[in-house]
Amino acid sequence: MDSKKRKGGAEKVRESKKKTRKCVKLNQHHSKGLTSAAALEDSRAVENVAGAGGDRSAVGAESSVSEVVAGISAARDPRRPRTSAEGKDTSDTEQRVKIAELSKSSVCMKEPERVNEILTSMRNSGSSTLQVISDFDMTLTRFAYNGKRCPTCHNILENDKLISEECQAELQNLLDTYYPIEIDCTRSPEEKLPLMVEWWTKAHDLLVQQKIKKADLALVVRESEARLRDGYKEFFKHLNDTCVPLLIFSAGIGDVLEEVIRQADVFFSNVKVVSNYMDFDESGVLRAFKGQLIHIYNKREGALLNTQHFQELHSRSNVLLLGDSLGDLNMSDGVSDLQNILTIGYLNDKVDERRQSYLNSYDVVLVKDESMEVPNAILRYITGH
Ligand SMILES: Nc1ccn([C@@H]2O[C@H](COP(=O)(O)O)[C@@H](O)[C@H]2O)c(=O)n1
Repeated sequence: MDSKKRKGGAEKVRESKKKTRKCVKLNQHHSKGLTSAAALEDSRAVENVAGAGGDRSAVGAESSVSEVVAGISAARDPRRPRTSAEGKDTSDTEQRVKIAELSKSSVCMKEPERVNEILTSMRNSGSSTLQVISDFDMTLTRFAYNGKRCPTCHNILENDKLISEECQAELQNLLDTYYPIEIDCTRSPEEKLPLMVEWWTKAHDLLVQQKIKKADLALVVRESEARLRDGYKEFFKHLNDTCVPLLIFSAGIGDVLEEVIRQADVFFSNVKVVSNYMDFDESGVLRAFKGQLIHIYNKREGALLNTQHFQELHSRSNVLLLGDSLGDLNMSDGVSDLQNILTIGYLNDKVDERRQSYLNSYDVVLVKDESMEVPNAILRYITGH
């Protein structure tokens, strides 16, 4: 590394420390003793929720299916405390929320009044009480570009030449078998859960057999067709500038995910990732996956295991949640002292069949919308910037 690059790195570290100090100061100003930004920076050495070297058995497989399903339905339960604005008869809840982007044709809301109330309450509380929790694949990344499907974290590896042709065919076969099940709204979560565990487990076993090298990941991501949604820069930058923590909770592959956001220059110190991380041997060759498997139907268990993160953010009782599957609604299950939650769901595929269940589950549904325009507008509104 030349001296110019070293200087750049040191400058970056200084800037990041300055930023952390600013966030800590801001947070202390707004709330008692909160140092979430610093805590986040410390916890940046990411691993999945169960930690390195833990049991690889699936969380969902260990919990009863009914617990998982209870989790999913709890997220949809109208009695769940979702807004502190409820029950207040103040005129501020009657204010009209002026967010032009909510009139886009891709936006659907079952209860716009309720969205209005939640947004007003979250704005009144200010950005120091906000945290954002987001899924990654097909939520922060695009579902399609120029009519072609974009890859998930898994697909980025699966498509690449570092996997043998035979293995690629097997992985494709798994995708063709299990993806239709993932998005099939005629099947219950109970029915789908063991099949999802089967998919992830088989795919990870195949990837491990391929002796993937850690050193190859950066190039694989660079050469891939992975694409963050339009407006992603504003999204990440805005959260960083306003010191709002972002938890990316993904059933994808953490090492690949991190590389995607690092190469996009948005892996700021306010970002924490919980995902499936690869375990490399001393020569940098993939030998296993770390910790407990995260798949789309055990995010509740993952969230509940992640209590330390949520405790550090205990004064951030307002949550903006972004997802693309109903299981993503459980990502906030470990949040302590939840006051308000606004959920935004990207409905990318099988739109007609799934529209109603998404409307029943998410506050704001974005139908075939490849951009971050709406979340960005909502963030600007809540943070007042
Ligand atoms: N072998 C696999 C397994 C899963 N997927 C997709 O990954 C997505 C999970 O990631 P999130 O960031 O959305 O939690 C999920 O939607 C699966 O379709 C895959 O492509 N290959």
